Amino acid sequence: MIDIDGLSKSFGARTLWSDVTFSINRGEMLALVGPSGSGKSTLLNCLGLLDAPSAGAIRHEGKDITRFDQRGARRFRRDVLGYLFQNYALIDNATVAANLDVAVRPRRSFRRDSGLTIAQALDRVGLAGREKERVHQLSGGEQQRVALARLMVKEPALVLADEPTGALDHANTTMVVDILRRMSDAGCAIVIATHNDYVRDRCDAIRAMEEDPSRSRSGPLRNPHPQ
Ligand SMILES: Nc1ncnc2c1ncn2[C@@H]1O[C@H](COP(=O)(O)OP(=O)(O)OP(=O)(O)O)[C@@H](O)[C@H]1O
Repeated sequence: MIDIDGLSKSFGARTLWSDVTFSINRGEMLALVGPSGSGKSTLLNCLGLLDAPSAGAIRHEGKDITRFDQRGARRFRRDVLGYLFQNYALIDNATVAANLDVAVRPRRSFRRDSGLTIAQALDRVGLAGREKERVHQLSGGEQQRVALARLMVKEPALVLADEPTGALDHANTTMVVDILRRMSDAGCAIVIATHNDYVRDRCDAIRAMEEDPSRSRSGPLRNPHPQ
């Protein structure tokens, strides 16, 4: 699905990470772990073409996505990617339904059958019938579930999740991970930057980012006990 090859990121004289090499496969949930400041978000941003690496390549279907022009990058975000963030990234003033309406189904969805409707997606996240409510009136856990429902409607082939459970209690964390797990079992590739041990342990593979690049591991560790 995605091959990261010899990727480095520097800010001036400071090297954040270097020679990062690993792959993310379809149907795999990969945890990016490491201390605060080790560059997990920066790596996710490079995968999402929101930031550029200093060296190396990120290949998708054989093409180095870091070399895409603006149009190619826009198409990649539209057709392949889905995002999930700690702050939900919803339109606060709009209704639940309006937030899901903006999820245009990409051409390269991980499923072949027709995707879920908005009502079906809301039902799957335990928010059936809540279409008309405004997002700012929902709790944090409910807002993250709206963001998940949006992903379920879009069905992207690759989901980049940056601390998606950072602001949630355990019950909501479990729900978010259960849903991501189901998307991954259906063929979606998922990368989750997380400090949460429970989330990490539900992933198939773990990639440890370390502040000193000379100690950085060159491939993901397999998770011996995915739950
Ligand atoms: N544009 C930039 N210019 C300079 N330094 C930057 C820039 N973007 C990020 N950094 C630095 O890179 C480091 C890594 O940040 P990043 O947010 O990727 O870490 P993280 O592992 O995700 O941290 P956390 O777990 O706290 O979210 C930080 O020290 C940050 O200040």
